[in-house]
Amino acid sequence: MFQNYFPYELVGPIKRYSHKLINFFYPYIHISFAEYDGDGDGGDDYFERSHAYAAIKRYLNAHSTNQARRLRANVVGDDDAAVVLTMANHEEVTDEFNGVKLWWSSGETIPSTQTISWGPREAEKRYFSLTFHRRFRDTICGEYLRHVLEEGKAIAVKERRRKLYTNSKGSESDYFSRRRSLWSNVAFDHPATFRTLAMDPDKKKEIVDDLLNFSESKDYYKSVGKAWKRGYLLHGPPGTGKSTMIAAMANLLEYDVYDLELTAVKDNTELRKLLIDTSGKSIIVIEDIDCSLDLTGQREKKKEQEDGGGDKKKDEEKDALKEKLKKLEEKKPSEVTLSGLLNFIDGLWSACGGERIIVFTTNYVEKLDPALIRRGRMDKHIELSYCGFEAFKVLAKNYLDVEHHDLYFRKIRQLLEETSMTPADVAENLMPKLRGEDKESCLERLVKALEEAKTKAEEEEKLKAEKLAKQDTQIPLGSKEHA
Ligand SMILES: Nc1ncnc2c1ncn2[C@@H]1O[C@H](COP(=O)(O)OP(=O)(O)OP(=O)(O)O)[C@@H](O)[C@H]1O
Repeated sequence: MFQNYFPYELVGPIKRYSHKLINFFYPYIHISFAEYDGDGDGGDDYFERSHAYAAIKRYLNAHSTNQARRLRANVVGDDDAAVVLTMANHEEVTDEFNGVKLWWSSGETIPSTQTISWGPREAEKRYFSLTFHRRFRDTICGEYLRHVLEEGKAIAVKERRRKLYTNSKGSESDYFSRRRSLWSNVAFDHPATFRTLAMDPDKKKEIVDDLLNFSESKDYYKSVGKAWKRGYLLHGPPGTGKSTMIAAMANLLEYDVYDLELTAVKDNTELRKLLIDTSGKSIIVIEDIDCSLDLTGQREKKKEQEDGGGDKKKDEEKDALKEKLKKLEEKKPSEVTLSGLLNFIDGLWSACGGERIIVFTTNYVEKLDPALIRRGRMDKHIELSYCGFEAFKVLAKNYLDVEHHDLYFRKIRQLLEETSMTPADVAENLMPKLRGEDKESCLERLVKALEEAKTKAEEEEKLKAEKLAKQDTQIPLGSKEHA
């Protein structure tokens, strides 16, 4: 009936004008971002968490702290340590971008009917809604949303709790253990930083610059066709800070740490699986590489040399080596080979995205096969050595909050030049032993320890010289050895 009286030609213009009328009275646009995107790609939508929703959540949380109706954030202990916003229905956050005002609100879809399903109840489907004036549609849908997502992502990287992964020999016999990751992990909370690391300041700066340069060189590595990886060899006596430096590296770059125990790796296939299973932004650490594998095939020979040539090494270093070799011999020999390890380091990661640092540590750099540590494989060799005066100053600041002391600093400087003590031992002496122990008595304890170390070293030198002199007199004059 209506059609009879209403000319068909008027429908189009009326529609146009009614839109304009609506836009005039309500010139705003709403966009919603649901928690689960449900893009129908065949997967279970419940697990399709929307990346946009998560990024917006973080962005809003960071930007709403000063607002009256701010969002409440709770850190929950799930795997991602995600920040969960508990935003009451229709709570609103205003934002401003290049002078444009916007409004964010959150909501939940209310179920119309009660149904039984395996997924979450409908009431749990949350979303954020963005409202802005339609005049700014291009700016908001382009520049602004890009800015929100990028900032949200950056916050997520910062908030992510880093992890320390370890591999251990596990039973591989059943179906489930074969499917499980070979890595187990705990939260990585090591407090070491380059600020608290005791070493020569110039050397420290060089290492920090090198690390930062590496982490910012994605495009460079891509342009020269190299895998985005860097190898560091840390060497030096026990207690000079190799492990501490690795923790400082991880904290500086905000990387995860994979502590790879090579003796627990069954074969090269398992090694490949372990290395592929590492995430980007990670440091893979192989400690005591000289004892991890029979990399050179000369382990036994070297051991004999060590046992025979007692005069050449300090007693404590010899004991440490013996202890490590004993531990190694107790373990089943690993079938991982040097070539397997090097192949992975050289080639495999070219195919994996993300930056990776590999760190080898050793107390005895001279034991390593030159092929393993040549430049290109290990890009930087860092020697960590006995405590110098500059390193001592860092430790004195860390442990006693002392930056200068007229009497003790001069004495300690001289003693450190005359004798060798590891930063670990210096730190141990500086640490207050009794409650309320004053700084002077801690410094005094270090002076005494250094004096004792000096006397001991002098006595050892004397004994050595006497032994040599004795050997000399026992060789008959005119013999080949004497000549
Ligand atoms: N350079 C250093 N700066 C600050 N602290 C240090 C340093 N070196 C050692 N320490 C202290 O000594 C402890 C032991 O040091 P660390 O484990 O890093 O030595 P390491 O060289 O890795 O020894 P090892 O070869 O036996 O593994 C650390 O927990 C730290 O407190």
